[in-house]
Amino acid sequence: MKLGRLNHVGVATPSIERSLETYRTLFGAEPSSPAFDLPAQGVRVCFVDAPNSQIELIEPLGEGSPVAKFIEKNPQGGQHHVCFEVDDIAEARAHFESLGTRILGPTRIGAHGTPIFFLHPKDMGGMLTEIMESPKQAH
Ligand SMILES: CC[C@@H](C(=O)O)C(=O)SCCNC(=O)CCNC(=O)[C@H](O)C(C)(C)COP(=O)(O)OP(=O)(O)OC[C@H]1O[C@@H](n2cnc3c(N)ncnc32)[C@H](O)[C@@H]1OP(=O)(O)O
Ligand SMILES: [Co+2]
Repeated sequence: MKLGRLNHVGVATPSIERSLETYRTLFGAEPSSPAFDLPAQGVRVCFVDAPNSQIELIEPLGEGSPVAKFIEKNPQGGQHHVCFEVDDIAEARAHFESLGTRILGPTRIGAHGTPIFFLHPKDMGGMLTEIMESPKQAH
């Protein structure tokens, strides 16, 4: 399994609107498209494009959001996860399983419409890590 490009850095925020205001004021940056809800993931999402990657702003959505506890502990928000692309999600999952790396939940469809899963931060040096099938592989 080969490590692919850094697709995005996930940034948890109590308010996407307030975070966008910060990117606008400090960098003159606009979101690549309007914010949208992903109820199945328990988050509201908005992307800001950088030349080589994206910032994924995520706000808690609904009961039991996976971001809720993070925001409780970090009321201003902060860096939440990094996301690396892989060519083949099933191969990547089998690879991490064979190494005993803890995988958080099932493989599901992420914000880019391709399959994703998460590796436990305790097995990644304290960094919650999303593994995402590269959009060019999806059919
Ligand atoms: C937009 C859709 C999608 C995409 O396509 O890009 C996304 O990115 S969705 C992003 C949100 N979804 C997820 O995060 C799913 C995976 N996350 C989880 O399963 C859980 O949030 C978690 C990582 C297992 C944390 O569990 P939780 O119950 O929320 O918190 P705890 O406080 O019990 O955490 C246990 C332990 O882990 C540390 N931790 C928690 N979050 C992070 C983090 N983001 N980065 C690093 N470490 C983290 C936490 O500090 C605890 O450590 P100890 O206190 O030492 O036990
Ligand atoms: Co993400």
